[in-house]
Amino acid sequence: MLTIDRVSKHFGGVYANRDVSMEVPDGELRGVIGPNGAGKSTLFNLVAGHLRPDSGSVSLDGRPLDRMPPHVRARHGVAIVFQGARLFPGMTVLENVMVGAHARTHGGLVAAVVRPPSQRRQERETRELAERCLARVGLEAAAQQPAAALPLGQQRRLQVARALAGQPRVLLLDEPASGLRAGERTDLTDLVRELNADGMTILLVEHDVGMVTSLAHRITVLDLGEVIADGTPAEVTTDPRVITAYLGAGGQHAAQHTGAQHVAHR
Ligand SMILES: Nc1ncnc2c1ncn2[C@@H]1O[C@H](COP(=O)(O)OP(=O)(O)OP(=O)(O)O)[C@@H](O)[C@H]1O
Repeated sequence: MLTIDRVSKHFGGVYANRDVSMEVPDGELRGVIGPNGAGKSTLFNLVAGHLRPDSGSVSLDGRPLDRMPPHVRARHGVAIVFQGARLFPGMTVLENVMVGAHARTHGGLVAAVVRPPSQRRQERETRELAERCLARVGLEAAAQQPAAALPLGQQRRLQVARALAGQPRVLLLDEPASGLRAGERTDLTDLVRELNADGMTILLVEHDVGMVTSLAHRITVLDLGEVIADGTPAEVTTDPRVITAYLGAGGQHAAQHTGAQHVAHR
């Protein structure tokens, strides 16, 4: 169980998160939606440890994560795929995933690249793990290609494979479908559904509300840093506060951008 307990974070005078609480049981796929600037990325960064909250606490199975830096949280099973995450373009697809595996087993990049002879066995295990992760996202045939050569949809799958190489229990996906074409989006949606069906707990931030409602067991809705709704997709997409929050976020144009039309017309 991932527990987020009354977490607050402000930047200057702006509360990016204010008393945000959430309980995500093992195996759940939780959607997190909200208009632009609602605080979704901030929340993910607080959970993954890239930001420290002003107050409140994040714990996994009752163990507080608050004092742990991101790489220690990763070892405890929390992985994040950042919005707009970058790959190492000069490395192959497989090497990119091996970096993800080393992030868990070693100091990270240096060990992954230098490969001291004493670590040969571990190197082989890491390679095998990376190959399994690539196969899991359907990229095994591309293992030796330069990462930069992949189309965007496959780059996103590679980012997921890199996160899987850390063998997480909880996977945070921040707008994984942004910029993808319809077919790529469908493939990614299927992948996220399969990972969850295999038992992975997933938190998904996505502007494509249709994608979130089709995948999530429950959805938490943020607006101006606060939780304004929490429930099943059917509950939150018919919640008047949610519809108002989307339509109020800069009018019709913003509503279209955020997918609020989808919310409003359900
Ligand atoms: N590092 C920062 N410094 C200052 N303000 C920030 C910082 N990060 C976020 N904010 C502010 O905090 C609020 C929440 O931002 P956040 O990026 O978490 O929202 P979001 O819901 O992820 O938005 P989007 O959907 O546009 O990605 C916004 O008002 C934003 O401008």
